[in-house]
Amino acid sequence: MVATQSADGAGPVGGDGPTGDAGPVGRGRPVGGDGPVLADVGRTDRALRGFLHGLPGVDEVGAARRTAQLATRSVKTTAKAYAVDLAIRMLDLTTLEGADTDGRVRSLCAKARRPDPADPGCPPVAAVCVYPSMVATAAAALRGTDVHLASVATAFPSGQAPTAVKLADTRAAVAAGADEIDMVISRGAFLSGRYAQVHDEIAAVRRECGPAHLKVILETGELGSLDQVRRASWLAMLAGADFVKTSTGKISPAATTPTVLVMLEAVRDFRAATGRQVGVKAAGGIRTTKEALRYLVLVEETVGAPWLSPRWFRFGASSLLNDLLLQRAKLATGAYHGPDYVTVD
Ligand SMILES: O=C[C@H](O)COP(=O)(O)O
Repeated sequence: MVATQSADGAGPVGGDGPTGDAGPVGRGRPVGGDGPVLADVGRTDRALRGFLHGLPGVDEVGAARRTAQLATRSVKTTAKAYAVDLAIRMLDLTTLEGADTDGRVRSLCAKARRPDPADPGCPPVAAVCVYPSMVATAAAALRGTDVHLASVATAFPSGQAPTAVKLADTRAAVAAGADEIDMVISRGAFLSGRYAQVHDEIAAVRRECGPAHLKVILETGELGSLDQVRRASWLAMLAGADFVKTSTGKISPAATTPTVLVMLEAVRDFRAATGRQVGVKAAGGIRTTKEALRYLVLVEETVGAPWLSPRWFRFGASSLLNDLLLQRAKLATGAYHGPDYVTVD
């Protein structure tokens, strides 16, 4: 658990957390009360629209206020050291550049396995995340370790390709050794209300993944509202997503705390309705320890301990690790190391 303190130093805050606060979105109605029953949700555009548009609306002002309040919490000393290590263990260390080379991917994998070669106590990251063409190289570099290998697929980042191409992309990444697939949804289809198309494509990619976990990237910065983020989260979960993920990191805005709050509430409510737990990945634009700790506080206060592990919450980031390592060294030694303490990515 990440022990937090309010900014006024009032001491550890238990929080109103997962059981005490329904949050800006509220809970329950989609699956009980006056709302449609989850088991009866059909898979046609009409049925899915009826369900998704029957979800309670998100109070955008309430979401902003809630996340701003939580951002005032400070995480101190031993709790901070624990939280920094947890953030490292939750990290999908990512390189998704056209200029990626086998050498760069091998260096990234070495860093993923031993983020701080000077400190054997520093934990490895959760996963390395690369393009499908780099999976074989990363698989060889990670062999014999517990570091997972994620690959973006389905014509990342735009998703603008026929479904058959997306399935082939997924198949190739899994065959080359990826045990996690990060797919993008077809945002054009979603925004046009072609929900069955989006659902069926996710379900087909899920089948293609076999034992690999599927993270479904909503690209929340293109969805236009938190109501849409909530609908896209439910659609992905109904189609079989193992994780819902905010962003590709290729467009702005990427991850934001109000967006992740809405997604956390969605996975919480989905578990209450179905008994199935789905993870959340905050990705894109997260560069500092301070930002990462804000997300951990948000997880703790929204869904609590069941999600506070790398199995259920991830950060997708290309440059966050260096700042986590600098902060980790500062907590251990009391002094900041120079920038040459970490590798330049
Ligand atoms: O999935 C992870 C993102 O692509 C990384 O985005 P970033 O480069 O802004 O950290």
